Amino acid sequence: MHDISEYPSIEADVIVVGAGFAGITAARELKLAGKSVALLEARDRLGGRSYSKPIGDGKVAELGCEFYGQPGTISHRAAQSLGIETAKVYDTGYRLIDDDGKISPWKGMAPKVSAATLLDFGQAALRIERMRREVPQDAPWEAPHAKQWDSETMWSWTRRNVRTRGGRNLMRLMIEAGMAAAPADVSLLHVLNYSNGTGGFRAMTQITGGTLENRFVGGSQNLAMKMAEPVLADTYLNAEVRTIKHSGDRVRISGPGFEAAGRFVVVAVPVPLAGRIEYDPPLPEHRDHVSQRLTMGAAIKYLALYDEPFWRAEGFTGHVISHASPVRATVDSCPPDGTPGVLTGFVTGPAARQVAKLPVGERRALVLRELERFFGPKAAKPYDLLEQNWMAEPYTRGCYHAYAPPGLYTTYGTFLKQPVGRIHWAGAESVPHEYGSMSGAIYSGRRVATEIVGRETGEEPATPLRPSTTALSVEEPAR
Ligand SMILES: Cc1cc2nc3c(=O)[nH]c(=O)nc-3n(C[C@H](O)[C@H](O)[C@H](O)COP(=O)(O)OP(=O)(O)OC[C@H]3O[C@@H](n4cnc5c(N)ncnc54)[C@H](O)[C@@H]3O)c2cc1C
Repeated sequence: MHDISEYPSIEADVIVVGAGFAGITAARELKLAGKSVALLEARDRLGGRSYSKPIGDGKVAELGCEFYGQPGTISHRAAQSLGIETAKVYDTGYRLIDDDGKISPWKGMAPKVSAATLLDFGQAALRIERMRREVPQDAPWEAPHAKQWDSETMWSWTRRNVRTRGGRNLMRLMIEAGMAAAPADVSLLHVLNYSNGTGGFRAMTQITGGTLENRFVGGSQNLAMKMAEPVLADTYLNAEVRTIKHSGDRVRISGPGFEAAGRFVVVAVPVPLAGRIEYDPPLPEHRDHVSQRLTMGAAIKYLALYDEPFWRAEGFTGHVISHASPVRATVDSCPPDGTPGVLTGFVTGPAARQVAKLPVGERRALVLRELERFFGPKAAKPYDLLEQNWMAEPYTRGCYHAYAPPGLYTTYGTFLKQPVGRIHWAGAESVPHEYGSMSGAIYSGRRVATEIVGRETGEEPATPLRPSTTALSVEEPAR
């Protein structure tokens, strides 16, 4: 890896902007396909939204992405092919639900809420499961009822289809904790498509059988770093791209103190940030509107570190869900050997926007008060409390991913990935497939490499490069 300050002028077949999972995969696949690449990263580290912090003894705590659901998902297969071990998230004992301040333990499939709430929510969740099955993952805008479902928000649908206050609260919680967005902001079609990528609507916030079931030993950033090994010599850090000139058969990219030129550029940054780069000539209006309308979610991730996971000894999984607390969910994020105790707290959606306005001391005190309310006095005294506010990160500006408001998918969906001249788009937000996840980002990197190789050879293959052309075993996902 190089610091861009020592390389004012770079030349390569393909310039890749952004070294998260998408950019790393694109650069790696292109290089393995025989292209010269330059991977330009604004930060002084690789991984983007995967960010693991050392906590001693070779262990890490995850400040960014952390979990994958079922074995066989794209990120899991990538890890397997690189020899990275995985571990189950601790899920033994009682979970907790905080219902308007009343904290109740629960086990099994259904949280402890009133029978009326459970029935109401259960019926609505079932309808969503049925609807999502009609949504094709690679082209949600082609669903039979796409226009109808993209014409309203998740909240307007909820108000019509969920009658009890408790049921509506659970629906709100699903979107706020699962997608870091307010249900009133998100298109129903987007929720259906997103839940296809997570293996189901209810899976969005579940550990066993859900998206929170597994983790990568050593952290997700380690996976990104290992994936980047073939392109480390082609990687430039502290390289914030500000302008992209694209005309004829060349692209010229520049940022503070450097220029890079090539035949193609891959923009692999979150879509709203891609819209802040200056393009010459300007992007067509449809592409510009995609970046104007996709909005980053809101989340602050807290990691409370304790000598031991005391909640386990007391019979709790460490998993809490709450529609009322600013801490919408907690999960046991201890390293595989169980020490130190690490409790992750997610402050998400509208709550994150409010909490972010508080001075840092007040934010921390608030989170500790909530952890104490869930788990008792021991929870109020971690030996460290790490905070990662992704909204404040200039090269991310929110998380977990960007969400689509009503109308975006059916008006502009196809433009999420459609190249503009020699500019190709990658990133977790550029694919509806496993949208917004590590897997989606990796998938997009492979897709974009295939596009470019196809253009160079005169073929335009419809499917990503076969795994046999690469060292990274990531097969095309099932449709
Ligand atoms: C708190 C949190 C929890 C999450 N949990 C999960 C999870 O459990 N499971 C899961 O699958 N996903 C999760 N996600 C989502 C997942 O992290 C992302 O979908 C995925 O990592 C995105 O990869 P990417 O390469 O598309 O984008 P990014 O990781 O955002 O990479 C983009 C890169 O571009 C760089 N960049 C930005 N602007 C410029 C510029 N102008 N010039 C040069 N470089 C630039 C950035 O620094 C960054 O490195 C989570 C995300 C967060 C933040």
